[in-house]
Amino acid sequence: MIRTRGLTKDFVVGRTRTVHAVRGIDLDVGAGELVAVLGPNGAGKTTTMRMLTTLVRPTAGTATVAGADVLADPAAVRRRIGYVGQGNGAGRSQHVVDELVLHGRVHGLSARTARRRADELLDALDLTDLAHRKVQSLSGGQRRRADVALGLVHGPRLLFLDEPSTGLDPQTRAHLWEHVGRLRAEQDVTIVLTTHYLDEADSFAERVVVVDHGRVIADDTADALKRDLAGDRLALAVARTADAAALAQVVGRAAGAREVEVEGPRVTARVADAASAAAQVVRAAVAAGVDVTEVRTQRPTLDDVFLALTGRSLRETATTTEDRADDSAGKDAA
Ligand SMILES: Nc1ncnc2c1ncn2[C@@H]1O[C@H](COP(=O)(O)OP(=O)(O)OP(=O)(O)O)[C@@H](O)[C@H]1O
Repeated sequence: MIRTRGLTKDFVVGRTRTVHAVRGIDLDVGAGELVAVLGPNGAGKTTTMRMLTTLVRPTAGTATVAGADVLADPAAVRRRIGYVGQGNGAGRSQHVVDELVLHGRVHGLSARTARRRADELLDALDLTDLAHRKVQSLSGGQRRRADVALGLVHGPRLLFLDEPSTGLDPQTRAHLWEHVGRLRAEQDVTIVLTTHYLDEADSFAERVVVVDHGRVIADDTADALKRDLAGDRLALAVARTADAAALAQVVGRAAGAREVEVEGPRVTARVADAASAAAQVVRAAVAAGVDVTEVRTQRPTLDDVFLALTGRSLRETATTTEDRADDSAGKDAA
């Protein structure tokens, strides 16, 4: 469905400043996949999506989307994809169903087909009861679902969603994801979306592509990323603080042990599999006469993955777009 090689975008700002928004992305997405592109503000997620949807012309590299080249045949790409951008969507004073039919007609569907397609999507996205409401009267979550319906009205096999759940409360986000998942199963749509929300990429996407500073720094299932890059966390405490160093030695022998740290009576570490390491460590500690009073295991999050990859926490990465532009300008000027 998507194949990019060395996809690059530089924005020239003013006379001398260049922002290297996307720095050579290679991406392959197969039919039927649900891929979340994750990264901090200014990482290049939206610019990548805008190149793939032909809204922005790449500076270098190649991209084939839904069987057409974004540079050689952008019109074919546009016909074959759906795109729901940040904060775009339906005309506010239109009724939901009318807006859907209108979009279908704009895409060349007959009146009858556009109406049938609108009804199908209203049903799939749980909007049938709202079909005759004005778009402006919908709640944020309902609006986002209407936006998704608009992106799908011409029957594309590939849908791009740029931050579909930003600004929605957790329950509404979960609801939207449920619908996206169902749509995918029922309508056989490949979905590529961007998100800031680590937890939702973790729970719902089958594949997570982590982007930072315009590059792909990881690309795998959330589970594989967590297992390979972050590891489980194991935390133990001993009855006598003097035993903590001995316990740390035992922990250090567990499979995949790293970042073994001692703080007072507490010992923490990353290990390959916390559950089996915990049992093994406790057995070895008992054999060594060390009294372990507390054992806790914790699965890593995608934030741990980002931290392992970059040394920064995605949650705390507050790089603004302006900062990024200034950074880049500084480098170019030098
Ligand atoms: N039209 C533009 N002109 C100049 N710089 C731009 C333009 N569009 C994006 N940029 C810059 O390119 C970089 C990447 O921006 P982009 O919007 O792709 O990031 P993002 O990962 O989608 O961020 P966010 O999560 O905040 O939406 C940023 O430094 C941004 O300031």
